[in-house]
Amino acid sequence: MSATPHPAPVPPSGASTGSRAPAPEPQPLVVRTTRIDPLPADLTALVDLLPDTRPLTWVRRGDGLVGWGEALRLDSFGPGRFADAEAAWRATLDRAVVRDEVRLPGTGPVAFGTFAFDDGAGDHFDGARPEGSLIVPRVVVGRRGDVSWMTTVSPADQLDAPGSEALARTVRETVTSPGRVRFADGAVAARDWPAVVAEGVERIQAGELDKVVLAREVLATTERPVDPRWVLARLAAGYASCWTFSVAGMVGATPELLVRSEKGLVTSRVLAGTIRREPGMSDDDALLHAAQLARSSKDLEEHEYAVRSVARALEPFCSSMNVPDAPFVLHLPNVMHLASDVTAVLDPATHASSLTLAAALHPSAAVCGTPTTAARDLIREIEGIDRSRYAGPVGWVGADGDGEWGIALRSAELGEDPRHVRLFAGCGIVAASDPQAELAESEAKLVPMSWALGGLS
Ligand SMILES: C=C(O[C@@H]1C=C(C(=O)O)C=C[C@H]1O)C(=O)O
Repeated sequence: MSATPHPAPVPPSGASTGSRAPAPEPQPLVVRTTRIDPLPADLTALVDLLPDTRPLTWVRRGDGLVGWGEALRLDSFGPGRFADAEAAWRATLDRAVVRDEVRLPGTGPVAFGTFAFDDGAGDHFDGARPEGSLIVPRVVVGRRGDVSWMTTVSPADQLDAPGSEALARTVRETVTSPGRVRFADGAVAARDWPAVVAEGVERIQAGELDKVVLAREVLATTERPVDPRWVLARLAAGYASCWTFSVAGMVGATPELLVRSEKGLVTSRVLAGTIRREPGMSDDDALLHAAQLARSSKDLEEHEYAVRSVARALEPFCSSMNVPDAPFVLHLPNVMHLASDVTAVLDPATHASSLTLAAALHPSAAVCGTPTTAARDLIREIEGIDRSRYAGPVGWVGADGDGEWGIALRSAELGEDPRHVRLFAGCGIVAASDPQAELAESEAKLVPMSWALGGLS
């Protein structure tokens, strides 16, 4: 399955970055943001606005951003994918003409982005598929509490001025359900996956590394083409405390925030250590399970590696940092996680954007392992699937560099054939991991996406 870019509708909009294709000079973008009538405090109010089947989305608890159309797309390749994307974004902004009447995070020029897990140096690199994409939509609608806004972007200001009337005039294609869904094994069958995990455990016990995160894929085939808006509405309503995202065919609802950078304050929500939540489990039982998770030395060890990797990566960019002494338990409908919110003050002298921070943080021990290089090598050697953009950064960046980047977990990649979807789930493996228990954990992590497709009731 590939992440082939869709052609942008307005020339010359398809700028490519990276060494293999020098970026053509982009046309100046004309960007206007205006307040609109407040959107209702409804979990799906934003995603319900999306007019077509190529939605851009970053939504949590009814707040966030949705976008459509493609004013500009910046694809990047290989190990330089973050730096090249950032340089192209800055060059675009240098030439942009901006009128922002709202001035909140997410107003003015915004690019949605999705980046591959691997830097392309391994065997999976196919040389054609971009490992990074930043997309500047033609229209963005945002909501932050009582304030809602609309931004229009055009190389030549051919669009209507933004505003509630312009939004009301947007023609929306009907959202259709994917119909019946069939699930099948991916490159590694479910019954063979415990052996992969067992190999990981063995290598850890042999002292090669401390932790590795191993993932598997499941292939879904649907009766009708998947309309990502169908999936997004279900995820936004069913997993309200997660960040529901959609960028260039990568969709999901992640509970893990790689980094938010807003007005000098940096936040990262680190997750590692998981326990399944059985369907129908009572609140009392859930609390018992939570207490068990909070005491599990295996999960605490896994968590500690992840928190340390985040703190270490943020340190060079921050003047102060708060790392909680102990994690809290994050309750989700399908699983509970050990979670830590790391907060820090950005050192202004570094001029680091949210994308720079995401690049520095990726891959954290929560999705790769410890030490990073040994874990990444082992993933390449034994995992047997192409992660593509699963477990990579997904989110948005604004004109001042502030933005939010999640880790693309509880996610799926929509195929070029819109009836084919790849679902992903992975588990942190340490010396004490039990392969069959990890298989059950991976099944629980697949629930949000299979449910959103309609494959589970
Ligand atoms: C790798 C995934 O999740 C990660 C692994 C976790 C774990 O092993 O406990 C928990 C949260 C995430 O950091 C995934 O959902 O695919």
